[in-house]
Amino acid sequence: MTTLSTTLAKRLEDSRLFRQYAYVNGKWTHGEGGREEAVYDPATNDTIGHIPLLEAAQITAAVDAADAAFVQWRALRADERCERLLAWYDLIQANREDLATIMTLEQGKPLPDARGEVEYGASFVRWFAEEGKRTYGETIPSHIPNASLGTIKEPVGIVAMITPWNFPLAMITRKAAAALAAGCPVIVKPANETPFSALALAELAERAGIPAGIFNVVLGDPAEVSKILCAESRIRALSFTGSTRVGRLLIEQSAHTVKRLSLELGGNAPFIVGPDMDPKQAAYAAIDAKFQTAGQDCLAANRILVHESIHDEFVEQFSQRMAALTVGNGLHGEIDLGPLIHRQAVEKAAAIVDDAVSKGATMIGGDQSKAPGENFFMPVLLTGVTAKMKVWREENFAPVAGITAYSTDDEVIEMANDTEYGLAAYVYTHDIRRIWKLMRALEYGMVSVNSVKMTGPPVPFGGVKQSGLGREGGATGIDEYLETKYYCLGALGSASGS
Ligand SMILES: NC(=O)c1ccc[n+]([C@@H]2O[C@H](COP(=O)([O-])OP(=O)(O)OC[C@H]3O[C@@H](n4cnc5c(N)ncnc54)[C@H](O)[C@@H]3O)[C@@H](O)[C@H]2O)c1
Ligand SMILES: N[C@@H](CC=O)C(=O)O
Repeated sequence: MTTLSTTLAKRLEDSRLFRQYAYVNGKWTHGEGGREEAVYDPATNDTIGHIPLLEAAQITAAVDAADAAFVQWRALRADERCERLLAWYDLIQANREDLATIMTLEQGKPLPDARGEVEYGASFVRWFAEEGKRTYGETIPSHIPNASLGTIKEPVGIVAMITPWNFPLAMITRKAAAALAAGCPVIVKPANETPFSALALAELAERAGIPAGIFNVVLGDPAEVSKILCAESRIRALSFTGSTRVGRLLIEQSAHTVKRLSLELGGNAPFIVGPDMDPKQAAYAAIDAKFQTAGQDCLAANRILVHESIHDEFVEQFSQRMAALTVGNGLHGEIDLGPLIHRQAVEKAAAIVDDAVSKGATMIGGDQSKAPGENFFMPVLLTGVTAKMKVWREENFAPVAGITAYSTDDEVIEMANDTEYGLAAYVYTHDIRRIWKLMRALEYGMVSVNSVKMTGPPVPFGGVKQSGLGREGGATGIDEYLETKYYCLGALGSASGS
């Protein structure tokens, strides 16, 4: 294995965006115990660089720094915080190309998708910079004589953020921009697979004038760091994006300090196609909804449920289109699918396909002898999937799509809801009665009708059931980081009481 650090730094217009340290209290920090971990390019398995694994005392030092910095950050006027966030937004946009290169190298997604994620991530910073100016309280008609009642919104306090590797930049900004705008300091623990995007964001936050101690990036053994963050009573809120398995652990670990929790967890999206749809149009949409980020997307359309009258034609169109997808290194040329994050993800995908085939599914595509490297997985369509198969029950997080036919709306609603997850569902039909019926009956936090794209800063993103708690983005996304303080101003003499 070769070390790419020097090559990567040379590839960037601004090599200072590539940092191999943690960022605590405005300083680039080594691990005091000398422990470190390599970070790999999933397309080649080359080492991109190394990160320090911080010791427990260093994590606590990050909390001390955030605690000290909180006083001044919360005291700024909202428009002053807005100015800094807009400066951060401008810097992210100005450095889009470098940020995308770093992301493709550590995550593997095709460069155009990485550029798209940088824009997407930046859009949350601009949105929340403005929303911070609108954290209104309310006036309450008083039931107490001579009193005035109302509420004000205050920052919740220090927020810990634990984020995944599939969207290494946007999953940070969607949380951090909201918390910063609300007046909270943040401590981010990114996934160890993709730390460099987070560290580049820290460099840009510093340049934007976000003070020391307000935006920290800690690195370490994930279980070790998370335990410390959860046990710390000065950390008042924990915002996590990742698997339902780890989300459950964090709920347990945060119980002792009774933290405010925002959890964006796994998904297992159904993609429902009505009998009135053009099979080709619907199949192409399903391809987009399934294979972005090589299927490693919480919104990936895993279970495609097609009306029996158009099922065969849909499968034909889907298969042809899938066969034309290009798989390769995201840095090179026009690529549709990059690698999976590591070898274990490839093994998990293969096991899910084997399980389905052994239980009667038919496999289309998926000739793994054509995979351009050991972390790549050629896309697979499984037809005739049933609820007994892993491809139905588990979030596969790979380019593996399962299809089955249904005959009635009631049947497809039952199929779609037959999962512990409830993040997003897609519905393709032009029949307004069917749209309404499905939209109301689907047990999902988000339902997208005739559109693959559903996310962005103005919308409340989040799931029901075991897909999570709370919403990110939108007008309510900032509430995750605000407390409502009720006040009663009594004995006001002549106050009317109303
Ligand atoms: N709902 C959403 O908005 C959304 C968005 C992106 C990803 N996701 C979900 O994220 C998952 C994929 O990401 P992932 O593999 O990085 O998830 P993951 O749960 O394995 O890891 C997420 C984060 O938790 C940390 N972590 C891992 N093990 C831990 C432990 N034992 N204790 C504490 N922290 C630990 C990781 O280092 C990482 O920072 C999928 O389930 C996907 O659906 C959800
Ligand atoms: N695609 C999602 C991230 C899920 O993995 C988003 O847009 O937020």
